[in-house]
Amino acid sequence: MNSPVGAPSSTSSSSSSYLFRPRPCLTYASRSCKFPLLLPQAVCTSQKMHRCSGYHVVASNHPNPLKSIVARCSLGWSGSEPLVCSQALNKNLLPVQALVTSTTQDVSEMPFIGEDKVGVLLLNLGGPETLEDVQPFLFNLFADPDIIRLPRLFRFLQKPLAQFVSTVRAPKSKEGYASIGGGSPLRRITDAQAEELRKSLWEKNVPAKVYVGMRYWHPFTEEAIEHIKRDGITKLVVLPLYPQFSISTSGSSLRLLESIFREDEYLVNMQHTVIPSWYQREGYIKAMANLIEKELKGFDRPDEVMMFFSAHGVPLAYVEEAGDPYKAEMEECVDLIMEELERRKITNAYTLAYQSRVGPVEWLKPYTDETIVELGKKGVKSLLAVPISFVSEHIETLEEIDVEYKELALKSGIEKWGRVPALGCEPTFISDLADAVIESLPYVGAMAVSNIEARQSLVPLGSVEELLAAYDSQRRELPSPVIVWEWGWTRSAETWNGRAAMLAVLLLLFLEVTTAYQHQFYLKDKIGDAFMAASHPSKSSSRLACKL
Ligand SMILES: C=CC1=C(C)c2cc3[nH]c(cc4nc(cc5[nH]c(cc1n2)c(C)c5CCC(=O)O)C(CCC(=O)O)=C4C)c(C)c3C=C
Ligand SMILES: [Fe+2]
Repeated sequence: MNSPVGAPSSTSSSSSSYLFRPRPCLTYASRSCKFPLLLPQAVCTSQKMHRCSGYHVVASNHPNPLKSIVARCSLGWSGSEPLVCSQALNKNLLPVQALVTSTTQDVSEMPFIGEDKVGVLLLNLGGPETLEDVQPFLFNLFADPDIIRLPRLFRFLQKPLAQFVSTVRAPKSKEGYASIGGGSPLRRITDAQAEELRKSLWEKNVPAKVYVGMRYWHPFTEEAIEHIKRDGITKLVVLPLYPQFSISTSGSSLRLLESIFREDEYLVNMQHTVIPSWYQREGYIKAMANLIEKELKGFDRPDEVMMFFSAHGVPLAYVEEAGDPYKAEMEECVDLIMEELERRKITNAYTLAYQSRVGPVEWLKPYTDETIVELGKKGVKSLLAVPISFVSEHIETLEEIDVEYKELALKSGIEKWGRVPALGCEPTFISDLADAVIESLPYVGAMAVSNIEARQSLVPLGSVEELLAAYDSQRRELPSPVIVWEWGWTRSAETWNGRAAMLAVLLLLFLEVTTAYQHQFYLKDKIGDAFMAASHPSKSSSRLACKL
């Protein structure tokens, strides 16, 4: 496997928790579990476990706090199904002596049950911590075949292309990161979320260690995996920190994880499950509605405020040609939040648009900047921006929304501007993530995707391999890059011999650089661009869509 640029040779700590406490009443599928029928029927599901609440053993006062014993099954579920898995449950019940309530955070001192150690791996994008990190961070991002998708024939050009595009883009990106304090806050926030998640799991009697694995910067996913191995984790819940699934985000991280798992004997045998998206969870929806409700109250006339959901975009071809569920999930997510708000008698007008496009291809529409201008023209006076695709503050909330779009809105006639903060460590949200992890535990090691009960679950589950296999089975190749990059070549390029392909891509590089410099010199002010695009729709919008 290729290491990303900037990856350390030795590992640094990427875990946020050093706490291990066995989980009462939890049973798992065995490593040899090959068929879904072992789950959840034979395994104690969350609902069934709730019924264990009669089993509440407390045996404390041991001089060694680590030997204090508390076994309880009141894990916070509200299911009403009877406990039907007594055989499996009894077989797998934790020995009472093994259950510990000490709050010490030193994992080395914490006993655990048999070989079972539970870990949660949070996957995220990562961001440059200093301005020097920006170009290598961008290189890692553009070297990702799920970000710049080249047909197989052109794959050998992925890295040279990444080098080129990252170098061209770095000055503009650096400006952005400089304006938000010289680096991305993503690592700090994700670490804090991991720590809060760990605490929440602890409070729900589920001791697990929580790790952070970033896709493009420290702590890299590879580093997190090293920690997971070193800690001897045997059961792993993989939780991408993106509410909605996209090929370019969760998909990319899972693909990397799959390749790491495939190459490592320890990991191949480690049981795991994945929660690929969780935007539909009640706790998340409620947490978002809480934030929106609170922010609306800051306006003089809350009911006149237009709610503006702004999601990070993806190239249109991802959705239309590669089958990315991102757009559908995003729309459903907004609907669910609006339904929740309606239940609270908040019935404001709202709209959804897509921001942060990169490169000269068409991205999901409507574009945020153009929509803001249009709303201004239509006489909208108050706008509340709701970032919807990401749960941390980052460059695109702190700079793009708070500075660029706000300025654009005020220029466009909007008088009152507000922005909903990212969820960060909001307690309802963190508690819901913890519940998602807990609900997924019975599926660890199971082939849950093909399991009816799992499919109906609010937590979609499955192993990395299964998820990717399911996705790949429906996946269609994107058109050749000449079409992706819209320069009018034909698909038959794919049948050319290597030399001709090389020539075509070199030509693309040339055009790319020409376009990039054109934009640097003539289209520097993105606000002005968007304003122009809206006021002169006859001008090419694809040119204005280009951030490079
Ligand atoms: C759901 C969220 C995101 C999607 C979808 C996504 C797709 C996507 N992004 C790029 C290119 C860039 N993204 C950059 C930063 C960035 N992207 C996201 C989230 C999603 N990206 C976040 C949270 C961040 C910020 C991280 C931080 O440092 O705070 C950047 C770098 C910043 C910049 O130069 O603008 C690029 C470039 C593509 C091409 C893409 C889909 C194909
Ligand atoms: Fe991005």
